[in-house]
Amino acid sequence: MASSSQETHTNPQDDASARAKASQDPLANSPYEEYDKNKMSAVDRQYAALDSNLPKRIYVIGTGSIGKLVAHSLRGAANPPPVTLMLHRYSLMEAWKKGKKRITIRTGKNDDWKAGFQAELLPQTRRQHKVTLREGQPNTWDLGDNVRPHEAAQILQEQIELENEDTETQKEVPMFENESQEQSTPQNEDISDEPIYNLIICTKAARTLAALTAIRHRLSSSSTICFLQNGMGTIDEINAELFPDPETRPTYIQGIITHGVNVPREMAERDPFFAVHAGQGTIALGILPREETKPSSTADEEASLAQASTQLIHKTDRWAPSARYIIRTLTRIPVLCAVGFTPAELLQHQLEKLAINSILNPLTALLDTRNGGILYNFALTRTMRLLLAETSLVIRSLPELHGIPNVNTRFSPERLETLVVSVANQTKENISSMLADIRAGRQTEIKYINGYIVKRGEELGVQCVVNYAIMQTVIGKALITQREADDDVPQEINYS
Ligand SMILES: CC(C)(CO)[C@@H](O)C(=O)[O-]
Repeated sequence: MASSSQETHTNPQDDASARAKASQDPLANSPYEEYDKNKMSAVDRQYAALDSNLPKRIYVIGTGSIGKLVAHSLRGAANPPPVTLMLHRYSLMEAWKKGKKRITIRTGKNDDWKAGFQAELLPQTRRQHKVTLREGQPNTWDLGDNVRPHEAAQILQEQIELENEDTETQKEVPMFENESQEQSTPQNEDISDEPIYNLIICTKAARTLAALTAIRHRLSSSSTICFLQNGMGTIDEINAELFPDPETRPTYIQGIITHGVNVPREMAERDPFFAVHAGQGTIALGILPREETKPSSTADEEASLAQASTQLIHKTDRWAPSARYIIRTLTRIPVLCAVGFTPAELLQHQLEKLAINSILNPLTALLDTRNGGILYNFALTRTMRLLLAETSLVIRSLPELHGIPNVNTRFSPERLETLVVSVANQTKENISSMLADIRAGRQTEIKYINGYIVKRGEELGVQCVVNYAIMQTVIGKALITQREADDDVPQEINYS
């Protein structure tokens, strides 16, 4: 169980507590710095022994199908690492506590359960007009009718900053006169404030910023976040909102997962910690290089440029120990079939997956059909080709792919179409993740799929009107489903 903490009022945007924690950072004197001093090569560093003081606990956010498979696999490894599940809802925490505290994965006819997890509740935060509000804090509507929401958000932000300046008094001074001073909820004992070094994120792209905002104060430059999710653009968003300083942000690992995992509807209600591993896939992993240090525009610019380029060479092959630990742990678990790639190769895999998802996901979601439903239908092939013409042009124009051989052929519209058709064929019986989201009334990942293509197109002067139109239609469809669900009349009423 998570350690009890009364310090849940810390502003997630505030680096102070992270800095304080960093001073007790177990990695501060790690051999990592020694490797640098000894000028070890990238390959030597990659295979060097890991520091035995390295914190081993791996936190997993997201207990959807992929999160369950990954957490279960981690505990199934030989000499398994300690694993903490970070649950995003009280009801899930309740279900965990009342249940057997284990994750079950069905493969074929075999049900295999793993136990030994810790569970924590993610602090419940919500963002309004870029201000992060914790559970119990008033929101922008509580300030009354005469204050416009963005002004209310500004007032709340100032109040939060004032409160954080004096953490001693923050528990005694209520923000509003009529507000209860008791901010804690019965579940506070489930929330921890321990630093997090190894984090795997398996939530939907659209939920990632909110989830990380809630634990921002527990992450530092010694942490590694491994993203296992569809879509692109989440990391840019997180950097802009949570880690604007490249020097102090965590290391990122990007993963592309092709395992087929689902949760049958009847089981979802009976056991939220059950999933079916229906299709054996792989995980492609790559550590994102840390950003270049900008030379200061002071006196000796040439010297600082030379220094910056040495730092860059040094940094791009410099892996945080926690990143090496996560990669090593995931790649030693046979069932996950995880493999490490160079950043350039991983980026190309990501873009291929993005192109496939940009067709299969919106079309299946809008037409309410299984993946195979879009095949052998020339009207849909025409739509697919219009979308792929834009997507191919955007990808082939991306500056980050410049100089990489074969990009024009690899991302030609014809090759992308072949990829889409072959994945639709291989997964013809599957319900795409976007269709599942729409049917369940959940937010979709469309902004991180077709929306990412539109955004990168805008930067490059390529207008992606077809991708834009399809994105807006999916957003509209999600709204219709959500409204229908809100109006829904319950069919079964239990009067007992
Ligand atoms: C490839 C894909 C569309 C197959 O269902 C999958 O990535 C999904 O469902 O998002």
